Amino acid sequence: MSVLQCGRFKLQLDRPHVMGIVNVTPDSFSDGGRYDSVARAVAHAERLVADGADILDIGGESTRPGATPVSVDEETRRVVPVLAALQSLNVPLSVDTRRPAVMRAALETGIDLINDVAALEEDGALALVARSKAAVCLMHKQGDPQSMQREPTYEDVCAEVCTYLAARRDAALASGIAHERILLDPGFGFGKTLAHNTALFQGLAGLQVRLGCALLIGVSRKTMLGQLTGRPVGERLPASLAAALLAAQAGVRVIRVHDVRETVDALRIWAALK
Ligand SMILES: Nc1nc2ncc(COP(=O)(O)OP(=O)(O)O)nc2c(=O)[nH]1
Repeated sequence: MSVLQCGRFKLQLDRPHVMGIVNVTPDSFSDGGRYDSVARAVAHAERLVADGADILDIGGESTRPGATPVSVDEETRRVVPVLAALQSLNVPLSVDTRRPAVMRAALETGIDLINDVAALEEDGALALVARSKAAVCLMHKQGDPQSMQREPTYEDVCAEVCTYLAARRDAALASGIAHERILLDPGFGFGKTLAHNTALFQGLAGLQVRLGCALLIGVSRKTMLGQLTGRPVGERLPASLAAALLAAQAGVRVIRVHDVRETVDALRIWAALK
């Protein structure tokens, strides 16, 4: 795949794109509470764009392990004003939600991508997105945030994640979502042990070939990086950059990060010297 038809935008996927995270939540695992007002979220988003973000991903519900679900009304209240305020930035806007009602409200503001950690499994989600022009990211998870890290178990994590993502890709295609609007994501940390995450990461290139769709990944500041380095969540920038470069090397075309400026610089070096 060389193009992502992303709402108002057509992204040429001939290079890795940086998706900047804007968590409008009080409890996100690494930046909860920092951007939990419209003004602070908008200011942060504007800075991420100035730092080189290709896409902005606005989320109103933490999906970290153990997170408490947020009501649809509260999640909508958090993200819609921010999305509306960001329309003028002229950069692809994504909403990170699994709720069709939140998707609908976000689409009405004119967003360009639905980032759904539940891969449009909720009733009505597929048809809703199919009627839009937005791109979609379909992510794999095993279980739900409240319990997914209790005992994640697979026979063959790469094969099972690939099979699931292929099925969700086919469901999206069957609902009328064109191939050029689909991103797939193995869901690092969503019902996976370190061994599962490692196997999935090492299998990224093969996953992309087997699925025939561009991949999006999110490992920024995540627990797997802490397990490998012993660093607390606030000290995982070097590990996050290393993982972003390895993902780029594997052909991943959208990398979801908190630290946009540093990731953009690292990818510039990678592009120039690889
Ligand atoms: N497609 C996709 N979306 C995601 N959304 C949230 C998180 C969790 O990270 P973050 O948003 O930083 O934390 P929280 O869920 O606590 O807000 N990870 C992913 C991911 O890996 N892939």
